[in-house]
Amino acid sequence: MSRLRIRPRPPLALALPALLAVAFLLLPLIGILSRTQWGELGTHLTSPGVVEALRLSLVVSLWALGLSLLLGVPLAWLLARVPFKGKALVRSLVLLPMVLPPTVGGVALLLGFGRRGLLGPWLEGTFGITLPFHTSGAVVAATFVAMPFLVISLEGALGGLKQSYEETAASLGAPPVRVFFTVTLPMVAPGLVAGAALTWARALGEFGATITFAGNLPGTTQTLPLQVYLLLQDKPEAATSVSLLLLAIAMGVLIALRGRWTGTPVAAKEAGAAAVTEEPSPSVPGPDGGDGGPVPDGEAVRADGGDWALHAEVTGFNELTLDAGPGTTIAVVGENGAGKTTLLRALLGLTPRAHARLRLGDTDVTALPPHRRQVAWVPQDGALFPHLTALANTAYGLRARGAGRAEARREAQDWLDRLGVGHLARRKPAQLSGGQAQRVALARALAARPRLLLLDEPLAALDQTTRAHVRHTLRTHLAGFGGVCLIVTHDPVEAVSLADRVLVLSDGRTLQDAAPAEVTRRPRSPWVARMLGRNAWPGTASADGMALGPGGRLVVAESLPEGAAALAIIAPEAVAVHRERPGGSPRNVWPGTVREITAVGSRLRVLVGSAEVPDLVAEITPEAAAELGLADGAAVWTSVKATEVTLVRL
Ligand SMILES: Nc1ncnc2c1ncn2[C@@H]1O[C@H](COP(=O)(O)OP(=O)(O)OP(=O)(O)O)[C@@H](O)[C@H]1O
Repeated sequence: MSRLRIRPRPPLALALPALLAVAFLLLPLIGILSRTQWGELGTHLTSPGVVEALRLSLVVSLWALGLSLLLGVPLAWLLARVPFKGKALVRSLVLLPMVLPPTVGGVALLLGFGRRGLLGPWLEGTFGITLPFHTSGAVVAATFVAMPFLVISLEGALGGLKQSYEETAASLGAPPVRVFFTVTLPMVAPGLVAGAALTWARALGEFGATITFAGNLPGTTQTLPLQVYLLLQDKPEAATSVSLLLLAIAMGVLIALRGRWTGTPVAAKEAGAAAVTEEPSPSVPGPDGGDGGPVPDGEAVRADGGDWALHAEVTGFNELTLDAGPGTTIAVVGENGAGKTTLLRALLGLTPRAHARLRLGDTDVTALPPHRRQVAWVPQDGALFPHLTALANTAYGLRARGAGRAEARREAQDWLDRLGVGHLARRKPAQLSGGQAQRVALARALAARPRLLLLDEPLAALDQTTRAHVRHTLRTHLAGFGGVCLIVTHDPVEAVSLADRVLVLSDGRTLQDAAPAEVTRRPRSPWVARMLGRNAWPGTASADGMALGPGGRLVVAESLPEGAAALAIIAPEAVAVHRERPGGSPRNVWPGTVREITAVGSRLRVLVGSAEVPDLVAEITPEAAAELGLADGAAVWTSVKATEVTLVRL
């Protein structure tokens, strides 16, 4: 294959002015370089006046940076996170010093903080502080013009940060300030560092506002840029040398940042994580049944050493009441927009769109903020904190609830071991496969000792093979969980194989809330029929298929380790109905009686009872039903090809 790269030629009408623009920007810089007296550079830069100005510039710019961080970080957070009236106005105010002529900024500062300004007399009378002609005045001027760089940069980084990280941290028990310092800040660190560097560079180069507001006193307010201005009149060669120094610093900052001013590299990290090849962990039983590692099947997991029943009355977008005993796993299903995520967020106390009166065990947690509810949440992407190792991620909830460092780490390691990912404890999330990350996310949620566990499509991101593995692990560990677990899913197999109950939502309301088998047999809507309208037979894997729980055999093309508990999933469309015993290929053939015929959309669902196997639902066209002369009580034969049966290991 040709690897020739075709480079389009830019049109001359655009290329020419663009080149002119580059030359326009470059020429003054070349001017500085060409006029610098390199032999005198050392002498110029070490003259007492320049050294003093440099010292002052560093003091002023670092103070300005400190003040900008102190005030600008919370301001950026407010702008990025809190909805309030007049936000656009505040943002314009922040940006104003960037577009305002600095001398005008200096005049404004004089009128605000000067001796005869609004606040000046009070500052002088109360604290004895006079800003003009004082180094603190130079700091104020530099902060005024430089802080916007920090605020804009950090607001951009915060805006790009998915809120699920912070929300997950809260669900693990961390109060807002802890979340800010342990999750938000480290994750926006690149944006913060970029903003801080630009702020510092801008403060270092500040001239107009400083000279107008703070004056030009050598040793007190005369910073390097002011020195350059003065030197230009007396010693132009020295001015060139100092300009070169400032130019080098500015270039250094820009090269160090290289386009990192806005946006967080977090997204890139996540892309890296997604690119990790999915591979079954050696610690999870493979399809051949080989148990490669330390997943302790059937081990009881008591998340909080107690049993927590759930009672929830949800109002708002969701209108429903939910009651569940300790240890119940409920699959929450429904069409897109049915309100599944909103329900979970309401239970967490994270959305104003729905309100949940929530009781867990004997405790009413309705009035508690998310971090005190002991409701752990695993969002769809797992939301593992990318800057922490798997171990530190898992220890996060324990630390947030006050456990000591060593104790939290020990317990976290224990949880990771239980979920079969103990050997990955030192890895960062970007170095985990999707399946491994999901298990770490689950370990982290369980380690936080929740009384209610919310899993939002926990297996959606996984490929089919890994999905089966993680489903198996999940089921094993949910079996010992003493609270209620809600799993949002779009996958019928997941709903049927993981849950004790299926909660079907439609427009935020409960359409059906019943055992999977019941929902499967009697779907209350075409959508539920499509979603869960499958036959699910429990049994034990045998050499050529499955021995069914209530008796009977099923021949299956795929095989599981002999003796494994499994669920056979048969799509109703795959069930053929005959009046006479069929010959030919299908090896699963049973006699039965039509119990019920219901219309689902344009098709008919035929429930066939049999003495040999559990009830079977077939889906056929009305034409076929008419041809067969089907009616309640009719004697029929059903058949299913071995290749049409999916075995799900339990
Ligand atoms: N912040 C919001 N503001 C306004 N409406 C919203 C907001 N979030 C969700 N909605 C709306 O609320 C309804 C329920 O949304 P929700 O995310 O709970 O659905 P879902 O069942 O989780 O859907 P999906 O399967 O697509 O994830 C949808 O109609 C959606 O458009």
